[in-house]
Amino acid sequence: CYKIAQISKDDNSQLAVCRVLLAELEAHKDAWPFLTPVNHKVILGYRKVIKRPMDFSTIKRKLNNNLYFNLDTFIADVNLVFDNCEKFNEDDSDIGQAGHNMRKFFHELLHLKK
Ligand SMILES: Oc1ccc2c(c1)N[C@H](O)CC2
Repeated sequence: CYKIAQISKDDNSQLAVCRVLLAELEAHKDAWPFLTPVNHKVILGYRKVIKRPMDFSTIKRKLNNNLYFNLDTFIADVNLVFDNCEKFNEDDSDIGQAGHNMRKFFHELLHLKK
C-alpha cells in the first residue's frame, strides 16, 4: 500500500513541476509561435508535413486532463513543439530562431530543476 501511496505522491509533485515548467515557457519573450495550435486550414502544407502538431495550450489542456503519465511524457510533448518548428521553418527565420532559443531555454530549465 505504501508503494502505491508513494507513486501517487510523486505523480502530484511531478505534475506541479510540469505546471511550473510550462508557465516559464509561456512567459518567455520567444514563446509567441508556440502558444496556440497552428491553424492548418490557413498554413498550406502544415497538416501534410507535421504529423503530430503540438503547442503550449494543448500541453496545458493535457496537464489539466491528467493525460501525462509522468515528467518524461510531458518533456516529450514540449520537445515535439520544437521538433515540429525545426521541420517547418528555416533556421535563420524568426520562428526558426525562436524555436532554437526556446529549446535551449527549456533544456537549461530542466537541468536547474534536477
Ligand atoms: O511564415 C509562417 C507562417 C505561419 C507559420 C510559420 C511560418 N511557421 C510555424 O511553424 C507554423 C505557422
